[in-house]
Amino acid sequence: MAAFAAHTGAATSLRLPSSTAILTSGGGGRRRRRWGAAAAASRVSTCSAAGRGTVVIGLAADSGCGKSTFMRRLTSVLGGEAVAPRGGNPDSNTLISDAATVVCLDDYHSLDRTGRKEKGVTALHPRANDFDLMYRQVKAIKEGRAVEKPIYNHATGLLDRPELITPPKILVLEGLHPMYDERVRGLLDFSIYLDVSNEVKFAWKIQRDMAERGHSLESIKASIEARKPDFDAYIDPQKQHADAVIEVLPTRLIPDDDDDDDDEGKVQRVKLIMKEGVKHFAPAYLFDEGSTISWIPCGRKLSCSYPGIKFAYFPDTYFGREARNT
Ligand SMILES: Nc1ncnc2c1ncn2[C@@H]1O[C@H](COP(=O)(O)OP(=O)(O)O)[C@@H](O)[C@H]1O
Ligand SMILES: O=C(COP(=O)(O)O)[C@H](O)[C@H](O)COP(=O)(O)O
Repeated sequence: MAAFAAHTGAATSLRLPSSTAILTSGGGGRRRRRWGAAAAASRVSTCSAAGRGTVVIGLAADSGCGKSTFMRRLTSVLGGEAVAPRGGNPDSNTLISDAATVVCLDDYHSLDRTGRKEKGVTALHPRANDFDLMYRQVKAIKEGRAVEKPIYNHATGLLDRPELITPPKILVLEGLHPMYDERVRGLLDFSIYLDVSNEVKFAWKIQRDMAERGHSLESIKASIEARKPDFDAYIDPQKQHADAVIEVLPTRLIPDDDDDDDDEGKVQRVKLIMKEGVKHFAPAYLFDEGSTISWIPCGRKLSCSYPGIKFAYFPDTYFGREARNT
């Protein structure tokens, strides 16, 4: 899993204009499909599906946190360009590469946009999602059987005709709830949670939803507010189940009372937290496995009064389990 550390830059604090790439260098819409695969491929250390059936990876996060962007990068690292199913629905959310198929769990919405509006529930609420079907289909794929998976069309807000998904070497489930349902969670071989600060995720979501999904600024802001309670209740708690968590949260290096420089509000703490003892996935480390390492550059070389960047790697606990922080 060294690939994950490489993509986060392993920095624990960095200046972050809202448009800056942080988790991967390939921000962009669901349909952008070219990334620096060659550079990243050499960093992959583990993840072989050979002869083992389908390996299932779950990636959970709120809308706008960069799930699809991150997963597109990951599939290119795993090998081959990721493309939409050939000859299929142009609004399909699925991406297929040589080794992996990425399924977007929005396809398991049981209520379309109008249905959610009528029932007064958000897409984050379990009532708006069909976990029985999700479980049955992921299980079938793991057992080597193809499935007819529904498609949630983000352009129209409707549920389109299903598409065929055949068992790949690696199945990636990216979405709001890969770890919510205990049965689906039990099918995951590895799980990742993207824990991104409100400031960053809302900036990313607003520009994406206006440019690609045709939503107005007002409707996005209203939806962000409406979703907050369901995010706290159903999405955020999934991080306790994740094998790896990538945090992009406000820095702790700058005192709360300092607001002289607007820019400093954009300094973020980027952490890769990996649980110990996960089968087949060895945690990444900085320089020297097991050692606690930190590095702060010389103050005279910095243009502000705070550490411009601080790197650290140390053992820690996360929701009561041993973990390593980078
Ligand atoms: N690592 C990143 N760096 C810069 N921008 C990003 C990054 N990840 C995502 N974005 C921006 O955020 C938007 C939403 O990302 P996306 O991957 O579609 O999120 P999600 O799938 O979680 O809803 C993208 O359109 C892109 O503009
Ligand atoms: O929360 C999400 C997840 O999508 P993503 O994580 O890709 O943003 C979307 O709001 C719903 O799927 C509804 O979609 P829409 O709002 O387009 O009807």
